[in-house]
Amino acid sequence: MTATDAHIANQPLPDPAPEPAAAAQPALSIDRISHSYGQRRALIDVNFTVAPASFTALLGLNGAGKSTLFSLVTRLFGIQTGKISIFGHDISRTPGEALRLLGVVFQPRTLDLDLSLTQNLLYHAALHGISRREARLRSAEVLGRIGLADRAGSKVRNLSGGQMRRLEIARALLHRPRLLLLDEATVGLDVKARADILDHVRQLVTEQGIGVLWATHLFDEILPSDDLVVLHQGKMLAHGQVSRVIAEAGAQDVNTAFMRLTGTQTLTGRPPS
Ligand SMILES: Nc1ncnc2c1ncn2[C@@H]1O[C@H](COP(=O)(O)OP(=O)(O)OP(=O)(O)O)[C@@H](O)[C@H]1O
Repeated sequence: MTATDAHIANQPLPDPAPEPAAAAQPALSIDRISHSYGQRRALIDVNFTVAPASFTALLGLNGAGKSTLFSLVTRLFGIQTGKISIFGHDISRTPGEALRLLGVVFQPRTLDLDLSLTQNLLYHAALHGISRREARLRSAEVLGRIGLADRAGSKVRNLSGGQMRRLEIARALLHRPRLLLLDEATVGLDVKARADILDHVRQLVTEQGIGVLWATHLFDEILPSDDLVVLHQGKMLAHGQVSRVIAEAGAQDVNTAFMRLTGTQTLTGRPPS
């Protein structure tokens, strides 16, 4: 555990308790979703859930359909076929209630580099209708939690890649969502920063009960106890606890299971065992 992680772990928890009815629902329900760009089918009958307080890895190579799925959950694209719910709230019928419970970290950086850390957070808080006073309190709190309190007034441009990602995650949590989507959140980071970000997100699951959907193409980011969705060419090929998916594929590790399920070479280029 790094000093920053210890700092994070020692912070008081926020107040993210969902309504009782919502607590019994899956954090995210993807119900028979299909999506096409013209003739190109990007998602074909995809069906899975993410439980509250769970870490679900969405594993797929480039073009698998991960970003398309995220664009549907965040309502960037309209749903063509199927239904998506967040804690039981249908995102098409009751988008306000659904999106209130959702935080998102997109693959491209979306921070304003020339604003300070606090300014970036206050801007996001204003978009969510959080009062200025409350936003200042929450910004100070989250900056403390990610170990960047002393950088509050610095320009974001001066942060490292890993620090920027931590800030983006903190920003995504500012309105206290119960479900967090992260799209290839560790791309471009060094090994240490990648591990720190993963540790941080896993702590959000275990300590705050947040449901996480973590899109990745990196096998080494996945633990046997995680839930796993394998997406390939728009189709969901497996869903379940990683250890079960591995066993059902008759494999010894995620890498080999993925290769057997998809019939592809893995990104590592290692031959099948
Ligand atoms: N705006 C678009 N117009 C046409 N086709 C698209 C569009 N966006 C994605 N696609 C296609 O849809 C399929 C799924 O793409 P998507 O970006 O969702 O996959 P991905 O798993 O996120 O891949 P990556 O990791 O490379 O972003 C691909 O065949 C892609 O070429």
